[in-house]
Amino acid sequence: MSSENSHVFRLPRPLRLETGSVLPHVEVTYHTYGQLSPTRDNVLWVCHALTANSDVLEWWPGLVGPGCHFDPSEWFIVCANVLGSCYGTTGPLTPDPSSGEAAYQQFPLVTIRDMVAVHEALREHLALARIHTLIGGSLGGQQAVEWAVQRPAVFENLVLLATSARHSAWGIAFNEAQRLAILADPTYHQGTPTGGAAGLRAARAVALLSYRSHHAYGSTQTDQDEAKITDFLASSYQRYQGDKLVARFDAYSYVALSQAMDSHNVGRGRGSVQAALGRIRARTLVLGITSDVLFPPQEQQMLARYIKGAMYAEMDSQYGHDGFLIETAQITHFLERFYVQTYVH
Ligand SMILES: CC(=O)SCCNC(=O)CCNC(=O)[C@H](O)C(C)(C)COP(=O)(O)OP(=O)(O)OC[C@H]1O[C@@H](n2cnc3c(N)ncnc32)[C@H](O)[C@@H]1OP(=O)(O)O
Ligand SMILES: N[C@@H](CCO)C(=O)O
Repeated sequence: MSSENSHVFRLPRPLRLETGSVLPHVEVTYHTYGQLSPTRDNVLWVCHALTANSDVLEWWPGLVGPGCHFDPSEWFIVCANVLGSCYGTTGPLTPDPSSGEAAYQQFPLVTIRDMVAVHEALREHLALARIHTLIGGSLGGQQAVEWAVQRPAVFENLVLLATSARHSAWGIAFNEAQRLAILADPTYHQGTPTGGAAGLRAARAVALLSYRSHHAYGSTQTDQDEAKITDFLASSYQRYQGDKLVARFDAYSYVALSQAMDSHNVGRGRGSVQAALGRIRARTLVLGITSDVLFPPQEQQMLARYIKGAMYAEMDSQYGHDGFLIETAQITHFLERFYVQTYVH
């Protein structure tokens, strides 16, 4: 992560979570890029997905950065690491200032609404009365849609990619399978910084099945040597992806964030999903991905149906769900169409 654009914000008061539990001290690590215009109307707020961080120039190249659609020479870009994660914002591995101990598996249940409460505190701290564009994919889209429901007057434009109004039974089942892998690792229960690493490795391998597609595996991981009866490319790919995540993430944050994802339901306490989405006032672009089996196009179409005046488009991709991180040329194309429709007509 680049430290040059990195900042830390301490919430001025304890954070009461949706469950009623209280986190007495919350710190948020966030990145900003570019300058706020004199009229303060050039703010892009990015909500990141499951294992990303606040350095959006690092993980969304091609969309955010010099020469990209969201160029810091034009936009004031904000991205905050989410509550429960392990990239500088308070999470399961953060030592409690009074005891010096981390909570590990005892970290309280955090919901998408709690993540949004932290974003909202940061927005107030930065005195950003209006956000020009709020964008997020996957877990990031869940935060974005929840925030747009909560604060309709704040957001001028909303861009949702490969996400949902309520986490699906299928998505929860995938997450539960991953948590079972982590909980089956005895080291997870010991509560150490590297606890649950073997479980996390298996969990990432399971998750990859929902992030890619049959076609993507077929085109990149099919062995050419037809005599092979073991040691397949697809197997080593799964192991490699597990190792890669273990090198940069921890099992406790992974469990916390996957539980937050499961909690996502904009309709909770608001009558219905439809009624909640009906509150959104932002001009909205919803982008689905043809091969996304985790957040399939039907879920994107449902968002667009119930958000007033929303534009819907589908990206043709072989990358599956992770296409929202990879298909930046298509995202740029649809963003250009969206902004032209929004501001010219
Ligand atoms: C730019 C960054 O990576 S920021 C890091 C922080 N990550 C995030 O913020 C989360 C968002 N990012 C992601 O989820 C991912 O980075 C994605 C979806 C954008 C791209 O995923 P990737 O793993 O890079 O792509 P892909 O699935 O094609 O796998 C390629 C990797 O697998 C390796 N690989 C491919 N086939 C095999 C195989 N059969 N056996 C072993 N390794 C293999 C490649 O060598 C490559 O390794 P590398 O990542 O060390 O270069
Ligand atoms: N590949 C994404 C998760 C899919 O939303 C990540 O690791 O953050």
